[in-house]
Amino acid sequence: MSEILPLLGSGLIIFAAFLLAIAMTLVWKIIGLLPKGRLQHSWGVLLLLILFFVISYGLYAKYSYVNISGKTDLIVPIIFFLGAIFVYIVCNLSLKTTRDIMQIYILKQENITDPLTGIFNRRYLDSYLNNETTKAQSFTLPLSVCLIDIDHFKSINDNYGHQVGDLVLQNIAKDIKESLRDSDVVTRYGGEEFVVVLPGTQVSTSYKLAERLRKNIENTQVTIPSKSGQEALSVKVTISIGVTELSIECKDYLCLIKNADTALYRAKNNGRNQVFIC
Ligand SMILES: Nc1nc2c(ncn2[C@@H]2O[C@H](COP(=O)(O)OP(=O)(O)OP(=O)(O)O)[C@@H](O)[C@H]2O)c(=O)[nH]1
Repeated sequence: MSEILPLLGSGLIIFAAFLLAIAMTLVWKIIGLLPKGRLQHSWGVLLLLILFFVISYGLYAKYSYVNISGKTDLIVPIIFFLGAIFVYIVCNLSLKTTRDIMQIYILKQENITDPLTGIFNRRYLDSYLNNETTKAQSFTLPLSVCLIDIDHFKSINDNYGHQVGDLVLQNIAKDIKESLRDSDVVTRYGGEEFVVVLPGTQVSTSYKLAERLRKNIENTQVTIPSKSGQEALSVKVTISIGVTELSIECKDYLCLIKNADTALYRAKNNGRNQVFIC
């Protein structure tokens, strides 16, 4: 019996170290699932701590072997073993929870993203603009909105096909996004229309931004990559923009969109490739 006890004690600790090593692989998977940032670093610290325990368990198993002579000497190895089981269970549950949360996050993102352009969709715009109008009114902050429409988009589809039309939409969405601040929100309103929400921005500033964007688009051609044997295609595109802002007369989402639409209608009626304010 006295010969088995040291074996049993060391065996328990080695098995516990093995469980901790498995827990480390689970933590590694969690780190891989998480977005870059503080949370990922915190799990990295935990990973190092578990590594420290694995090494300590190994050393303890080696040096305690000769010191286990009675049953009571097994208490510490048993505690080490239960500790490792606890760490393993917590890491396993954390991995499952992280997977579930990431799945929900992906579904939520899909729900508010336009699949063609990768920018926010109308569903997101509805709730975002509602919240922003309430916030702007509570704190008496300016808020403006730009409604952007690609000119004669139907003829692009008709002349080059829908696939080229789709590529033009993707390029324009990218150009709009890149020309604005991170705090401005770009959404696809529908078809070839985009809505940009500019929190904390007066209509005069938004007009200048819209004018700069219009000129950029006017001066750059959308290049459609060549198919085998064909030349790359360059498509010239212009946009019309209606700009409006929150005011005492216009204090909600519906009114902002209505006014932006009126301004856009005037820009279209006036010959397109223009920015109008309403
Ligand atoms: N390729 C492509 N076309 C789309 C998409 N959504 C809407 N369209 C097309 O966009 C076109 C919009 O045409 P119109 O509303 O007549 O507007 P327009 O030709 O741009 O004319 P103006 O706005 O008056 O300058 C239609 O031909 C739609 O089929 C899309 O996701 N992909």
